[in-house]
Amino acid sequence: MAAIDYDGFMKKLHDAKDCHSLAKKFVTPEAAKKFKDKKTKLGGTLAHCIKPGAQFHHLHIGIYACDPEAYVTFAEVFDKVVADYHGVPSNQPISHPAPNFGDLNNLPFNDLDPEGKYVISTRVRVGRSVDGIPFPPLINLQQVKDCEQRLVSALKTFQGDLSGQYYSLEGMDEATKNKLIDDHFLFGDPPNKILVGAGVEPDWPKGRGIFHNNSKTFLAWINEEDHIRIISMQMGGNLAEVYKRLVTAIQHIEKTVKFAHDPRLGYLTFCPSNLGTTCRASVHVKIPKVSALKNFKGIVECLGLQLRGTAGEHTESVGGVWDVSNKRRLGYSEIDALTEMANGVKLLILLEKSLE
Ligand SMILES: Nc1ncnc2c1ncn2[C@@H]1O[C@H](COP(=O)(O)OP(=O)(O)OP(=O)(O)O)[C@@H](O)[C@H]1O
Repeated sequence: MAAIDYDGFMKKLHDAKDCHSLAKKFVTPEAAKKFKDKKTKLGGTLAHCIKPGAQFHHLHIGIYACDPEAYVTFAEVFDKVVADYHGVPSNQPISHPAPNFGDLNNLPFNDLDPEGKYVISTRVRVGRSVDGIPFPPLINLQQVKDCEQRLVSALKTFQGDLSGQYYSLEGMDEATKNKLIDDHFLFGDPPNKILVGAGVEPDWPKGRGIFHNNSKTFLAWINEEDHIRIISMQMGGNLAEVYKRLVTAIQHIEKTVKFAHDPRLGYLTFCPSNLGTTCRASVHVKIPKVSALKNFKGIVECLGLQLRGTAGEHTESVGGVWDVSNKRRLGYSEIDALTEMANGVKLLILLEKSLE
């Protein structure tokens, strides 16, 4: 592992006048001094965690776990970041329930748009980290490849509808790659700024890739931001079908791969925003009338939902189509997060109808 300039990265963060990140707020000069000699078992320091945030000042969080253990070793800092981001009241401890995917034969939601008029597509994803393997700031090429091999072996054991093939990003032709990205199936290449800041560039795209079934309704991203993103998606609004497929896939993979999990924080991920269920359930929904309302963003927030543009985070909405998803991931079970999202999306559609 390359040595890190601990004081240099801390100085960059502390000197950044244009930076308002949670890293800047909570990795104070005192905290930097206190943790200077502290390391995780895999050799991670607090400087590894703030590396992306020290370089890209616009980031809201700006601090990422260098490995799963960082959440414990640097708990004094991470707990403040997690509580702030996930809205845990200061008089309450951070807590997360045991995984609960609900009764798949009796889900409290079904098709969010039976008329097929509003919801273009539905997607649910979770992130998982292979226990004992570090995250982007620390992971080396051998670990990237080991991770890929273990995950792809598990993915190749799927039968029936979920069975598919793994496509390595290395050597994928540009046309195939761009089509997969444009069709919303594949992560961005080159890697995003956070990953670049964390230092993944020299090895990228080695050990990265995508697994998908024939119909591209079940996908897995390997070694992008998280070791694995497990994704279920399809056209239309049948959230129940998408969710059942996802849960079946997670439970199958978990039979052979142990994922990093913490009783207080749930599933452990590179970015603190994904802790807990790690679940983002979204629809691409066409709501031009509601989204033209002055208080649209307030309505969405009140429903516990999050908005993104049509091509993902940090993009714009096109033609009144929005990516609407659950906002909460920590402190709620999977089934509760999905139910909140389903109810919120149904209300937005009702509102759109009332304005037509
Ligand atoms: N409901 C949906 N239907 C079709 N495509 C979707 C849907 N939701 C998200 N996508 C697509 O998935 C891709 C990834 O989106 P995005 O990066 O915003 O979210 P994510 O995978 O949840 O990860 P992260 O939150 O880490 O950014 C994008 O191409 C986006 O348009």
